[in-house]
Amino acid sequence: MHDDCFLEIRSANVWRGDTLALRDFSLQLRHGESVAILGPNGAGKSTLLKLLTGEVRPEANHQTLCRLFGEDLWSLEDLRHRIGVVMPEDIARFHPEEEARDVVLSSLRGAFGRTRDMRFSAKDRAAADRAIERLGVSSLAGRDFGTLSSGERRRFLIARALVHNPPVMVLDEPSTALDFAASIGLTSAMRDLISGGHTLVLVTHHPGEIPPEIERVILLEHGRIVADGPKKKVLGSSKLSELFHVPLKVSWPGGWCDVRPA
Ligand SMILES: Nc1ncnc2c1ncn2[C@@H]1O[C@H](COP(=O)(O)OP(=O)(O)OP(=O)(O)O)[C@@H](O)[C@H]1O
Repeated sequence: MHDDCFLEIRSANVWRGDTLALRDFSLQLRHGESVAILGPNGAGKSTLLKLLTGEVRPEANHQTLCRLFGEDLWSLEDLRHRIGVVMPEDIARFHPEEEARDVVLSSLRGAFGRTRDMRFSAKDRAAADRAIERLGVSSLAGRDFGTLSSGERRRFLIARALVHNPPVMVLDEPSTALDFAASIGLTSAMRDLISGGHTLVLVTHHPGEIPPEIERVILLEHGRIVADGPKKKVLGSSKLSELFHVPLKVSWPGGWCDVRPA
């Protein structure tokens, strides 16, 4: 076992319905080493994240190992405090009339929304308000969730994941539906998280939004890792052109990845 890993997978097959979404899959993710994961639609990125959050399990097999935070078995409650997750489908899990602040507060009870019997201490409220403030949406906290724009809702979901102050944050395509200003805000929030000591696992279709602080990039295709290493090596023009079947040219202005048609 590797003490510095929060995820250790060896020889895992993961099925989603009839699809073998991850094949003979092995990966280690270490504390303090943020990563970006890219790959075409259907490559298995979200499945990998669901493995990381305990939502899916690999096929039982004597060669297979799947450990989170050094444990083969874990409780979802325990994982919630260790991994903050923002998945695109979470937006639909809240009632449109849920107060935006309660979207964040209910995370402290592991719930998608507040029920009448949920009580929160001043400490809970302060934690929620801090997370909301970090995402710059304090002035919207009293609004109904359903009246917010998609970008604003996304920020509340990120605040929700942050409220436990977990060491690891998992973001699945976080910039979807964000306008230019909101995605700049998101990038700076990601950079703050990394510099504040969080480990980020970022799934994205946009190499341009990988913060310079992320060094390691993993490419997936058909449920397998096809490249894993330093970003400038992995995100090379020929490798990306091959993966996405279009001629692409990659450059690195100021440490950011810029991808254009070749
Ligand atoms: N609930 C499900 N039932 C059946 N098949 C599924 C299910 N979820 C995912 N799959 C299949 O598993 C494969 C991997 O899906 P996954 O969502 O992990 O891909 P992805 O890389 O995240 O894709 P995208 O970039 O489109 O979000 C795909 O072929 C998908 O159709």
